[in-house]
Amino acid sequence: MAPPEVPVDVFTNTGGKLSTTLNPGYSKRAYVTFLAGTGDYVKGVVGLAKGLRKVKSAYRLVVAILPDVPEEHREILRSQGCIVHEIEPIYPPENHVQFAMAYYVINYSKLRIWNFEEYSKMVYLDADIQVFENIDHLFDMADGYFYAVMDCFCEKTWSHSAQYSIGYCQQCPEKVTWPAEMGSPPPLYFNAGMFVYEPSRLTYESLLQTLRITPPTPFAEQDFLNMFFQHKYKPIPPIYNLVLAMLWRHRENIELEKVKVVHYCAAGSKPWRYTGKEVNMDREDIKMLVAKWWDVYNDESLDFKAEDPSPEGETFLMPSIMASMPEPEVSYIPAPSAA
Ligand SMILES: O=c1ccn([C@@H]2O[C@H](COP(=O)(O)OP(=O)(O)O[C@H]3O[C@H](CO)[C@H](O)[C@H](O)[C@H]3O)[C@@H](O)[C@H]2O)c(=O)[nH]1
Ligand SMILES: O[C@H]1[C@H](O)[C@@H](O)[C@H](O)[C@@H](O)[C@H]1O
Ligand SMILES: [Mn+2]
Repeated sequence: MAPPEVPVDVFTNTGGKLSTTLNPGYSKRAYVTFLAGTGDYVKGVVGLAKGLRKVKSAYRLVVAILPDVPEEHREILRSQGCIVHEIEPIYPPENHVQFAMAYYVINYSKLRIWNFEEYSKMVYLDADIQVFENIDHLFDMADGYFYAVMDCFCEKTWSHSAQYSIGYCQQCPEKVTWPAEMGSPPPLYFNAGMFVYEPSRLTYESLLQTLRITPPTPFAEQDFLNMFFQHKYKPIPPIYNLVLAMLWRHRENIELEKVKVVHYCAAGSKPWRYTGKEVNMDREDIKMLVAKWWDVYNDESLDFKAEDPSPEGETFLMPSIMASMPEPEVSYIPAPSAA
């Protein structure tokens, strides 16, 4: 007997709900974060998983973990309803590592998430991010672009850059204008702690190939992704990734009550390490945001329960056809602990 006829549009990835329902394997969505080391970033991931649950996100949280994450931490993540997905580390070519800030080198491994082809679209979130309002609508944005929030160049972490040395920031480009003798102003630059992207084997291979011939720079994969996606990048409003320094550098660009996603990236702001002693950390807005993170983290009603309604995809978990493929070789040196 001939197989039943399948409507052609079922196989068209519209990125929309309809095709997800009809054919989850062809249009699956999920959030994804990254975890390395034996340290306390696992708390960030737990907080994030609970935060996504609190805002009733329809999608799962995948955690791309490096091999050095202890089993105990993996178990905590699974018990919080996360999908734990081990990845191999990626390092820039040997002899070049010293040009990236040591702390950030490990982040090149994030590039592996382009290989998560069982998902058609993903929203990446750093473990030091919290989601305070539902952002599922980000998955509905048009395919074919890389969406992220524009960064700020005003903090000391930027002191290596030409932007910082002349006091230029893309958040207020008219305050200190880019001098003509320095050529055209740098292209828009995003913070890579949050972005919307489409996993793709082709893109993944191109990323890894390009990385082989790209000398590392201070912000590691963030600089690299900015370069790679320069022409695909579409800025989205800062409410989708509030880089905390914006609060004291560009307060006029931020409507705090509208902020949906907070990125605790400023020095001293990681909620699980917060002491309030570092510069700017005694601000009332910072204290409020840190307290809000703890409210979510400590809320036992947000712990995952097996009987919870399944977020999309849970019952349709399709193994990636790529899962058995070997990873292309890019790791040249052994992984140090990231913690
Ligand atoms: O010991 C560690 C260190 C980092 N991470 C993971 O790596 C992410 C990035 O580290 P941070 O959040 O501490 O760094 P920043 O927010 O200051 O870094 C920013 O710049 C980096 C440049 O490499 C990355 O692009 C990062 O996503 C971006 O938010 C963490 O959120 C977490 O997901 C760990 O799991 N363990
Ligand atoms: O681009 C940088 C980088 O992501 C830093 O790690 C973060 O702390 C800064 O706020 C940001 O401007
Ligand atoms: Mn971060």
